[in-house]
Amino acid sequence: MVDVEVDGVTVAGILRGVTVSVGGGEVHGIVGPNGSGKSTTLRCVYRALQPTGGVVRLGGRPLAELTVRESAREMAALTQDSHVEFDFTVAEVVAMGRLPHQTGFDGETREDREICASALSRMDAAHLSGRSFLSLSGGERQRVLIARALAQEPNVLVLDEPTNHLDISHQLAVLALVRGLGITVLTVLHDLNLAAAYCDRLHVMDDGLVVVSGKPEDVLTPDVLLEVFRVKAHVVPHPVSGVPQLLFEHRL
Ligand SMILES: Nc1ncnc2c1ncn2[C@@H]1O[C@H](COP(=O)(O)OP(=O)(O)OP(=O)(O)O)[C@@H](O)[C@H]1O
Repeated sequence: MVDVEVDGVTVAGILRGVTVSVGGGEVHGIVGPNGSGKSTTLRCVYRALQPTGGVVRLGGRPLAELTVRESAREMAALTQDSHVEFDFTVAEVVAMGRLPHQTGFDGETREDREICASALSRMDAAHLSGRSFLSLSGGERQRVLIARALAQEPNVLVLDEPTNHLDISHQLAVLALVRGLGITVLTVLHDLNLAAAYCDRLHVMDDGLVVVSGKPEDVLTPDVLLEVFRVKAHVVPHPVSGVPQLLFEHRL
C-alpha cells in the first residue's frame, strides 16, 4: 500500500499551505467551492505543477526524487486536462496507460492487451474499443479515460471529478469500482452526497487552504456547509446505508 502526503504545499497566489495525508488503501475526497484550489492541489500530486513550497510524498519519497516514469508506475491520474487531441481509437487511448510499464523495445504484449481489454470492460466501454475517441459522447470519453488510468495498474489513483459527464448509473458504478480496487485514491468530487457515501475521509478546501478534514459525518455539518459553501443544509442518515446525506434548502 502506497500512501500520499501533501505536506504544506503552496502555489503562489493559489494554495496557501495545503496538507492532506492519504493512508495506503484509503479513499479520500477533496471537496470545496469553485476556485478553492482542489484541481491545483491534484495537479501538484500528479506532477503537472511544481509547488512553490512544501512537498508531495509518494510512499514516503518526495516526488522530486522519483523519475516521471517511476511515479507513473505507481500513480495514475484522471485530470481536467486529459485531452486527447489526435484522432486515436479508444483501444489506442487505453493502451497509452501501459506505456510506463513497457521498456524501449518490447512494445505491447498480449498481457498488455488483456489488461486494456479488462479495463475497458470494467468501465462498460468494451463495445467502444474500435471507435474514434473524438467521436464519443462526454460520458463515454470519461469512461475511456478512467479505463486508461486503470490500465496503468496504479497503486495510487488521483481523480479530478471522475463522475463528470456520467449518468447516475455510471456515477455509482465508477465510484463503487474505484472503492473496490483496494488502492490509495485521492479524488475531487463536487457531489457532496457521493463524497460522503464513497470516501473514508474528506478534506474541505476554501480559498487555497484545507479548512477541515475528517470522516464525512464529522466534516459535512450544517455549519461547515453554511460557512464554506454558503448553503443551508440538513444532514440525514441514508435510509439503507446510514451514511450522512445532505438535503439542501431550495432557493426559490
Ligand atoms: N494557471 C493559473 N493562473 C492563474 N490562476 C490560476 C491558474 N490555475 C488556477 N488558477 C486560479 O486558482 C484558483 C483555484 O483553481 P482550481 O482550479 O484549483 O480550483 P478548483 O477548486 O478546482 O475549482 P472548480 O471547482 O471550479 O473546478 C482559481 O481562482 C483559478 O482561477
